[in-house]
Amino acid sequence: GSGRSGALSAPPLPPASEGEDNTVEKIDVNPPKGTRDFPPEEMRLRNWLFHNFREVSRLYGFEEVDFPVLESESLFIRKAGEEIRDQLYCFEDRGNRRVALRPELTPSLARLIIQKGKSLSLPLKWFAVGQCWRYERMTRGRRREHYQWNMDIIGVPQVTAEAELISSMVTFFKRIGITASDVGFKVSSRKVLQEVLRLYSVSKDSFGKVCIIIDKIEKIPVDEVKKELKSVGMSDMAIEELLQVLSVRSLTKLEEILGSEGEAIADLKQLFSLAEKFGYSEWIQFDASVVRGLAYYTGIVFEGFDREGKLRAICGGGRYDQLLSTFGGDDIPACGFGFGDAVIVELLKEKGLLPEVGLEVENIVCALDVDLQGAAATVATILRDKGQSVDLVLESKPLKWVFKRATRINARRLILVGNTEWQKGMVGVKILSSGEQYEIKLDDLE
Ligand SMILES: OCc1cccc(Br)n1
Repeated sequence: GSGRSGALSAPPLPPASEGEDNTVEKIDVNPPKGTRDFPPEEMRLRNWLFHNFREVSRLYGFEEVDFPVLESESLFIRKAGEEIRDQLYCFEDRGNRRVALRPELTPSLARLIIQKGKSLSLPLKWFAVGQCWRYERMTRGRRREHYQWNMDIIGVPQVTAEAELISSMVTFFKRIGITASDVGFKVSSRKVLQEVLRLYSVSKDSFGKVCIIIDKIEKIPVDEVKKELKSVGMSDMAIEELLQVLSVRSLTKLEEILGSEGEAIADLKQLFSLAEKFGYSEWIQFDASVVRGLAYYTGIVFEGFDREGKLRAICGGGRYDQLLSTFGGDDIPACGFGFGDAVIVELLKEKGLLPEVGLEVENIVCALDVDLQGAAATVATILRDKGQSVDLVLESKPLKWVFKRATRINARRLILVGNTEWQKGMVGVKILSSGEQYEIKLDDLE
């Protein structure tokens, strides 16, 4: 090897103090940097969130799909200067293949559609909830993984598809108690940019790069943005005009600048009219500065934001009509969005809308002495076969312990299996909320 081994290829350090029998005084019990465990309480909140993602997808007639979290690195290699590319969680596997943990789901969706080819009847309405990764130098201490809900409509060129997708996100927000005064959607179209850049004969292949630079407009100083725009070949005049157009917040104003003939205006007018019909006009606003940070968008783009301006974008997406053809597939129109699991939880905390998702068990079943453990198992099975949840006490424990556990697991009732009752084919029942107590024949237990 070459002298000093680089940090990435250094052999793993042996555990702290390895005993003869491979024991260590204690492993590092934390999950890898930037990743999370989901112990029961956190998992209940995650399941509640994903259940709402899935319910909305069902309401809109979408079918669930998924893909490997590991993909060929080449699926995500785009040369537009995207952050998602700079932070790709990529490596060489043991077969010397360049692979990556997916940073987003859309390229995998495109890959699967091309793979399925003619066997798919369009339009497709597919959704996925998947873990996505990035490798960020921990200098910023941010997360390296999150879960994203994606909804995509494939094969519909009309703006009705984008209108449907925004409607689904509005439905999601309403389901969890978020209103139009909490959250809005900034909506624009990259065709606005296209029409401006064409005026200044900026080449098509720098279009993606220009979008990525503009997406940083609120994150880096405007002089830095101008410098980067210059470096992709834009003239000072073009840059000034572009920044001017990006500050437009009304469609009427935009029409004055671009004229009424372009596709951008037509698409946006149709979208705002459809929003009226869907009943979510109060949720959306035109904002020419929205471009989103992914290079492949080609038309309408949108992002959900918190009106207090405290948080990062909640969700976002748009039309990507060229993605499939850039992967060698047919020229199939597509649009979709991504909705992460992090910002939405921060928003719910801000709004005091986090749900109280406690553990709910119907029954706790306990044998009153050790030779009735089998009888208790029989009772548990009878209840479970009736679809009732049972926490079966698996060791002989004092009643005090059983009551404590019953309270912790929020059991509705305690089923006691005792000798005298069991001889009569009966069990004791205690309703824990009221304290009501009675005996009942096993057959009558429901
Ligand atoms: O939003 C960009 C992104 C991609 C992958 C993982 C995480 Br955390 N964040």
